[in-house]
Amino acid sequence: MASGVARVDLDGGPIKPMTICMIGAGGFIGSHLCEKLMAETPHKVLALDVYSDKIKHLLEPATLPWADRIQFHRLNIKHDSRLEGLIKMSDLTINLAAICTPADYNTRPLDTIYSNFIDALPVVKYCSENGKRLIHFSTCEVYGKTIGSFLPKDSPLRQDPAYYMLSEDASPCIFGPIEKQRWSYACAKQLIERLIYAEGAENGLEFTIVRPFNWIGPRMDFIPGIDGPSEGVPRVLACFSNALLRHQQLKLVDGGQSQRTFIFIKDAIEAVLLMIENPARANGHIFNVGNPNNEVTVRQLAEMMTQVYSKVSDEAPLEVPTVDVSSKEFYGEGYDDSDKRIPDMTIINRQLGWNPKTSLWDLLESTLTYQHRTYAEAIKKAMSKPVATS
Ligand SMILES: NC(=O)c1ccc[n+]([C@@H]2O[C@H](COP(=O)([O-])OP(=O)(O)OC[C@H]3O[C@@H](n4cnc5c(N)ncnc54)[C@H](O)[C@@H]3O)[C@@H](O)[C@H]2O)c1
Ligand SMILES: O=c1ccn([C@@H]2O[C@H](COP(=O)(O)OP(=O)(O)O[C@H]3OC[C@](O)(CO)[C@H]3O)[C@@H](O)[C@H]2O)c(=O)[nH]1
Repeated sequence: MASGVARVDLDGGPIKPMTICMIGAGGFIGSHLCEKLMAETPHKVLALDVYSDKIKHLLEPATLPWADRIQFHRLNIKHDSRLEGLIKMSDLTINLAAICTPADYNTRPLDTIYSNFIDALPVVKYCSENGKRLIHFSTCEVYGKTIGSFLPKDSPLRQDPAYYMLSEDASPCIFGPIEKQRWSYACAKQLIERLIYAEGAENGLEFTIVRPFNWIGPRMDFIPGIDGPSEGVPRVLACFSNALLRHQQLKLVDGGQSQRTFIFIKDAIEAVLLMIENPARANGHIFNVGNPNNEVTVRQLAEMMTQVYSKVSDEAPLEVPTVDVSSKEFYGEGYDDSDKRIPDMTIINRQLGWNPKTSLWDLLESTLTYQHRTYAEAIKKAMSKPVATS
């Protein structure tokens, strides 16, 4: 921990050191949360995941100042009898484990549904049966499409926030038809939210549900062919980073007209820490965590990333930096999309007094500086290798 000053919660009460069982700790969000907990708090983390690459810098060497506060357990929660014991040893469980890349939702719908619903069931059950607090990671995708998307294109009502703002306690969840398997993920996440809520209502489970709105930053996903499969399709930040690093055109799915609000991972992690350390204010709540000020279309995101990457790499952008592709070509049959995602921040603001800080330009500058530093050389090497011919 950085300072010896006593830590207090939002109501001035002392924060007692706790043990946290973090499932999915080796992923993008988990790695940033572990970093924050090690650097700024006295809490212990039991870090569970099948991978540890993204938290290796926190686990080794054994001389790190927090070495006795983080323990890695390599396990798959689908089939590992150690899970209940680890939850029992902890004061709080945070479940981040999931398949959460859209390219999987329509191509691996069974794995997606199992991962986001069936595999999360024992976690909820063990927390409920053992009287342990749970922070469960859901998604903004549970909102699906906006009400406004069903209005005629030229309807003035589309400008009315009531038709697009996404509120935890008021907005409906609007998914496409079953044959649009894109919604397998959102639907599984919705059902596990409902189950957790019901455990709270009927059995007194202390829970908090987090709905992240496109958190982005360093260590998100993988760069295909470098630290992930060559044919893999990560989320948009890594897709666009990969194209920029390789001097290729950024692919805009269905014209890049969908809108997203992007938030810097470090801002979002501040919100999660407030939830962890303020149970009286966070328990029983569902929180949107996003940055409503950072809204862009995917096309605008591509243009901004092209500009920022040129600045941080000192390389001129391509004359035509983007190319349009159909969703069927890019994701395959069964893809569908959320049209617009603006989080209502009323509840998180009222309960935790939290607000995001970082502008889209600043977060892209910091993230693309990291991408360039981490991958540019490896990509150059990979691209200079002769391609095998048969
Ligand atoms: N990043 C975002 O913007 C975002 C947005 C919405 C929702 N979420 C949710 O937040 C959570 C974390 O997302 P992320 O972006 O860090 O994803 P991630 O893929 O980087 O992390 C998930 C981690 O869970 C692990 N995992 C998956 N199945 C497991 C299993 N059976 N046993 C053990 N470990 C397992 C993976 O190995 C991975 O390290 C997910 O539940 C996701 O649905 C994230
Ligand atoms: O090369 C690309 C890749 C993607 N797009 C389009 O960008 C939009 C955003 O895509 P992405 O970040 O991959 O995913 P989504 O925002 O659609 O979904 C995520 O939101 C939260 C989460 O639950 C977990 O992160 C996940 O489901 C989208 O419109 C793509 O079509 C592109 O044009 N080019």
